[in-house]
Amino acid sequence: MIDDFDDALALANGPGRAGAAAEGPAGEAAGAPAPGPRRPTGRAAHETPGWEAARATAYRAARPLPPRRLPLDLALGHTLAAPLTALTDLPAFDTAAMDGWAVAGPGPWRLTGGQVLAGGPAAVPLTDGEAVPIATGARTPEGTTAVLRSEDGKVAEGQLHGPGMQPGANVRPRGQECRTGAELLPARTPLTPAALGLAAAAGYDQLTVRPRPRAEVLVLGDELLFRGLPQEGRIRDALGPMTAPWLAALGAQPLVTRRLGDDAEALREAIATSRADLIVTTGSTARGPVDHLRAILAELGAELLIGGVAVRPGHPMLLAELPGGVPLIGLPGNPLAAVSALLTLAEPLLCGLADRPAPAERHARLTSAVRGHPTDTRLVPVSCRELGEASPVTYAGPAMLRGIAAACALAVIPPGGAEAGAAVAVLGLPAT
Ligand SMILES: Nc1nc2c(c(=O)[nH]1)N[C@H]1C(S)=C(S)[C@@H](COP(=O)(O)OP(=O)(O)OC[C@H]3O[C@@H](n4cnc5c(N)ncnc54)[C@H](O)[C@@H]3O)O[C@H]1N2
Ligand code: MOO
Repeated sequence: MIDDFDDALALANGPGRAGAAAEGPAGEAAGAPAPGPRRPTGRAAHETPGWEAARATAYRAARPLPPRRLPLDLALGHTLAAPLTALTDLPAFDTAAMDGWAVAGPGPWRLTGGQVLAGGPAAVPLTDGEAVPIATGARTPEGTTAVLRSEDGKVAEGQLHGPGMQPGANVRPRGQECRTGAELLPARTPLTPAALGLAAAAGYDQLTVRPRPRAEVLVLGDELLFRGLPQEGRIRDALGPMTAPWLAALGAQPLVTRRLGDDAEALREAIATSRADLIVTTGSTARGPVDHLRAILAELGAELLIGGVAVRPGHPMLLAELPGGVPLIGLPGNPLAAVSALLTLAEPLLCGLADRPAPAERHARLTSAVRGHPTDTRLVPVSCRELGEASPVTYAGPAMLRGIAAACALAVIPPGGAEAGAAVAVLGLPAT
């Protein structure tokens, strides 16, 4: 069942082995000539899209979810459906940028008495030669020419002394950041904490957003245990705990993770009755005796948009559209293959559903050569000890998570491989 080529390569690339891949992999695969022909997949080669084409198809396949209004405190992680335009000038009034004194004209200045506080009532106007204590953020009184910082001034006998200042020093003029109606963020921007703060500052109580796509995860496989140690041929479910958080990091709102075993009827029912915007299954993508997924999708009238991708690991991954238009992504059961499918299909699809731009490409330089698959793209877990550098990690076989759990990215290795020093695309992994 296991792909010998992927497993051999996974053990060949690792720290301290710079150049080894160029010389040929160690151990079992050492000296192996170029790997043999691809394992038959039951479909003609031209039906399996390349990695980039699959990502583009997944992005295009998504129909953006309808916009809705949300209060600001519920809008985190959703996507702006319309440009964020300022509802006010910012600052909305001339403001002291420092604690000190608002002064009018050149010094020394006569203190008028009282003080001006942020949020307080409008202060009495100043005339030349006058000053009043002022707090950062307070409206400057009419006639103010500058604000003298508290550490730069001295008061003696009711007079304030300090250095000469440029007009406008330490004053934030009204509209410095924006005028009413200015576009602060374009539509399709993800609502980060900073974006929410900006929206509040600019006067918003609600925002029109494309909602985070709601995702349901269906974990398949009778061999899975959900607690304790592997035993009697059964293993722990590694994909249940990983998939929903990963989808969340990619912009989804996970609804539920359901464990369905290899029960075909339960799978059919779960898919047919799901209320999610995206269904993600784990396992059952291949053609094993209890791999029911493809047959059930066909029975339900789903359109298979991607039946497999020329990528290692993860080539049996799939993308289908259910009759109601809801997409379903099938992650292969081998755990690193599932990660490959999350980044190959789920990332662009989620961008499409939220109407975000397609994921931006980042690049890094390989610290060592990486062998390629003859015809398929490889996704290789890499650590990033230096900014912009990518070093393949060990324990990166399709069934392993040890390498990816210590990695910072997946490097995209084109068919045929990449030399040490080559710039390759990298896909970031969630930090938490
Ligand atoms: N004749 C062929 N056999 C296989 C091929 C192939 O092309 N021809 N492809 C192999 C590749 S590559 C992969 S990847 C797997 C994909 O298998 P499935 O998606 O059908 O998944 P399963 O058969 O259910 O499981 C495969 C493997 O993964 C383990 N697994 C499954 N779910 C989990 C989980 N939640 N947590 C941890 N591990 C899981 C499962 O026990 C198997 O070891 O097919 C190959 N076979
Ligand atoms: O090797 Mo499979 O490619 O684990 O998806």
